[in-house]
Amino acid sequence: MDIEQAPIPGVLVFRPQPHRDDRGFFTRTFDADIAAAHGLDATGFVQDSQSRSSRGAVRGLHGRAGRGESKLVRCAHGAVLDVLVDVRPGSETFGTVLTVRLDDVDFAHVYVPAGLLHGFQVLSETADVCYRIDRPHDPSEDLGVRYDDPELAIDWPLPVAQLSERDRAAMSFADLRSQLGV
Ligand SMILES: Cc1cn([C@H]2C[C@H](O)[C@@H](COP(=O)(O)OP(=O)(O)O[C@H]3O[C@@H](C)C(=O)[C@@H](O)[C@H]3O)O2)c(=O)[nH]c1=O
Repeated sequence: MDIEQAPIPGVLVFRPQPHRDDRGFFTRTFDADIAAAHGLDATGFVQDSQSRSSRGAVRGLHGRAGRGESKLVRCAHGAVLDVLVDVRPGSETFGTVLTVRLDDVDFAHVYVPAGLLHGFQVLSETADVCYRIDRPHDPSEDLGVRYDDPELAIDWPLPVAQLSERDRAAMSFADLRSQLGV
């Protein structure tokens, strides 16, 4: 498994080597020793979740108030453009947007440290996105920023087909910045 440090400090991209044969493939989706070698505490992940969405759907941009949460994200079926935004006050890359393609061919997965916004758009007919988080979900700590915020200007590759009520009602990046005092 190759590991890349992404341009946002703390973000890691894991690139496994899937084994393919006549039956299909085998790929490792997590390795505690490799995670530990890169400073990640594998025992810290307490919930595994999976969502399915259709082509063009956007989920995000989601963050978490309080201590935040870190997550390990992968696309088990289909393909998505995964999007991260650094909103850690004081970070040298504050406001930086990072995109990573996650799909069921290369099986790259991305470690998203606490303090970032996360979202994705589905590029295939449907896509299953799986993620592990290091704190139990608590909806009272949900926070969201509009996927089409003009300041972030994220270049979503497809017309946005579906959006949850929560995501439609999300705040602007300017509002988040003023909440953070940045
Ligand atoms: C995220 C989550 C949702 N839910 C419930 C709440 C709601 O009824 C339903 C759907 O929730 P949402 O609309 O918030 O789901 P979704 O838009 O898929 O939210 C996810 O988006 C991606 C981008 C992330 O980064 C995740 O951390 C998470 O925020 O599932 C849980 O029970 N546990 C969870 O961990």
